[in-house]
Amino acid sequence: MPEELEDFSTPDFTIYNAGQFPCNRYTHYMTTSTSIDLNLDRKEMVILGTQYAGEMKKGLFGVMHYLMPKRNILSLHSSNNMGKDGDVALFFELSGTGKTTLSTDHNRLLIGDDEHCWSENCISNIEGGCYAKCIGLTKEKEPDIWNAIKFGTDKCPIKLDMHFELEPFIFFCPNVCKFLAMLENIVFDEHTREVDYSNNSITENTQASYPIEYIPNAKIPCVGPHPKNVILLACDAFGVLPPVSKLILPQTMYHFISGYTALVGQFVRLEFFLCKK
Ligand SMILES: Nc1ncnc2c1ncn2[C@@H]1O[C@H](COP(=O)(O)OP(=O)(O)O)[C@@H](O)[C@H]1O
Ligand SMILES: C=C(OP(=O)(O)O)C(=O)O
Repeated sequence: MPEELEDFSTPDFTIYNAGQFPCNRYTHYMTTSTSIDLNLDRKEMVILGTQYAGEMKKGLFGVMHYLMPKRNILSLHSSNNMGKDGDVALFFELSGTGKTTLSTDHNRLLIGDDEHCWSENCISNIEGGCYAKCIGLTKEKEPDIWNAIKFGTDKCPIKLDMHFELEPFIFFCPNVCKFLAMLENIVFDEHTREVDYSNNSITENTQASYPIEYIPNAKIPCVGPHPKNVILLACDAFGVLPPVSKLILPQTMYHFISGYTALVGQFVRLEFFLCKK
């Protein structure tokens, strides 16, 4: 946002995202037209041949997996929320297992939905926003996520003066320069701009991004004490694990490595594979 840029001195890291513009397949070792290149010395990342917004956040998460262990900090693909008594619950596992959905709980404070650092002192969120899967999203089932996807709200005084200069699916109001929310791969009515969250004709992996402050009970700043409960979200699509189990450490490690998990990740990998073919 422009007002944030005013005090923005040297960036810690710079991402050059060229969207659809492909990488050069004739480059040595390049096997596809998509590449994510990282230079840790120059602190730069170059994204070519993909419009998936997740590349930026996951790219920087990869950087954190390199930097944080050097400082004795664990970077974890996890969500975290906190109860009224300060008890933190950490949910971890692969994509589509419910980290965002289950941590966004009206009765608990949201610390973050996807990427955290766990240090000797605390849990802290790496990001400033959330990234929710929105296939089948309804107001009844997931009201906080639904309400966080804003399309001109009372925070934005010029409801009727929306422009869609970037992409039709970026809900951005240039008059107030307020980032509202961004939807990827969703199907919507071009006239009413009403989104059909049940439509998976583009992909099962539809996503919504929104600032964490749009969740009413977000914990700002996004930090908390050591987790009291650690929950492995198997989301086992193979029907091997019971719905809820209390595991001791070796069992947790065994089931984590066994990888009975959600199908969404498999869809993502399959689509990726088919696109490349
Ligand atoms: N019981 C459940 N718990 C969590 N998510 C569920 C459940 N049933 C269906 N879902 C759906 O699974 C998806 C989980 O996505 P999300 O929470 O964004 O996962 P992650 O953050 O781990 O990638 C959402 O579309 C959610 O609506
Ligand atoms: C961003 C993704 O998943 P998650 O929400 O688990 O990070 C993804 O599937 O690309």
